[in-house]
Amino acid sequence: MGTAVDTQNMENGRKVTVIFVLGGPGSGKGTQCANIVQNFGFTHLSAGDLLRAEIKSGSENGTMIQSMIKEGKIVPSEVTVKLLQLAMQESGNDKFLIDGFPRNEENRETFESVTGIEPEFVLFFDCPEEEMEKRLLTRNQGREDDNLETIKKRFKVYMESSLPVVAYYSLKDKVRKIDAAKQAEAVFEDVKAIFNSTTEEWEKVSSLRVGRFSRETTDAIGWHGRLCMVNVKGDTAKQGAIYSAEQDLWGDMKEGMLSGWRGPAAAMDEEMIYLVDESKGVVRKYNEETDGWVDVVESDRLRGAQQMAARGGRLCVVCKDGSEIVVVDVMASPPQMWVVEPPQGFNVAAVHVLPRMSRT
Ligand SMILES: Nc1ncnc2c1ncn2[C@@H]1O[C@H](COP(=O)(O)OP(=O)(O)OP(=O)(O)O)[C@@H](O)[C@H]1O
Ligand SMILES: Nc1ccn([C@H]2C[C@H](O)[C@@H](COP(=O)(O)O)O2)c(=O)n1
Repeated sequence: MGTAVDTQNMENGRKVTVIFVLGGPGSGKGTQCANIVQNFGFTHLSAGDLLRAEIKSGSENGTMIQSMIKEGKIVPSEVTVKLLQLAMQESGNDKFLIDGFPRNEENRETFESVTGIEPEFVLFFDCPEEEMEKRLLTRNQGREDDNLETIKKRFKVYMESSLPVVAYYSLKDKVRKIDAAKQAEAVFEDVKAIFNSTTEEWEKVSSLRVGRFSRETTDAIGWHGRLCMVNVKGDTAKQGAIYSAEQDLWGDMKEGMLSGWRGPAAAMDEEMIYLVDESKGVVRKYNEETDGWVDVVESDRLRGAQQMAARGGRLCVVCKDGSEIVVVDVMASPPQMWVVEPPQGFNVAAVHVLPRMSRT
């Protein structure tokens, strides 16, 4: 049997992240891309800059590109896509901001079919035309297309051809819209919020010492900013370790906590660990001061408990091979218990309690 390989978003054997940056001419795409590069390590590829460089290089397409830009028209997609692809290959980076592209549906389809790359999201700078016009007329970078006649044509092409691309990605829930009429610094604050929330990555923490665990982990529970892990539940000898997120350090689990860990466990709001002693059917809670487990309630129904979740003062315990969930209200005095059965013909595979589960 072959191994499945994810070939999507691969460029030259590398997995790449692409963000399209769209918005009207003068909406501030280039200005904000420079900020993103500084702060988030992306490589900025401006389709317009690549086309202008192609004109300067004296390539055979140069004259055609120049006259199209002067007319505010969109250069044929295969030319632009080839330039973008080359720039990505030459870059050592794997994260790209592609600015001013795709400008129309043909750009989008050609890029997708040639590269096989889907954007992570589309950063869309929304700005009124009068503001964009004012900015372009005062840009002063000697661009041939920054004159009123060409600007009007570029606006028309933007409305007719580029906005449908934004609509396409909007349907795929990929558009992150920015109010680009604000001051550049305020716009970047909004841009940062988007990048901070969407580019979070898994970070490697210090590794569990080799040999600390001889068997697979069976429970891992978040408790007071720590992660408590054990590898066997019942009465057999087991191993336990505690990871402190603050110190990025692993330590041994206290003797009492480990020896009493005799069944599925869960932490209530990360504050209090409860477990069910699966052989006796007893719910217990952990007392850190005495390093011991305190009985809460006992029931035959809880014997053989397999897994549990805790929230809102209640424990949901999967029992009888998944054919019932025993709910224990540990805040009630004395604790209350009732059974929830899955629909006929179904068994419980996993249990989670949603935040909306309230006590009222
Ligand atoms: N938020 C802003 N407020 C005022 N001026 C801005 C703002 N952002 C950028 N500018 C200025 O507006 C002009 C156009 O900005 P920029 O070149 O970044 O736009 P663009 O969207 O990349 O344009 P184009 O698509 O034509 O390349 C520049 O002179 C820039 O300094
Ligand atoms: N995908 C693209 C991007 C740009 N062009 C041409 C036509 C634009 O008016 C011009 C300037 O682009 P900008 O620097 O404003 O992004 O470049 C194109 O044909 N296709």
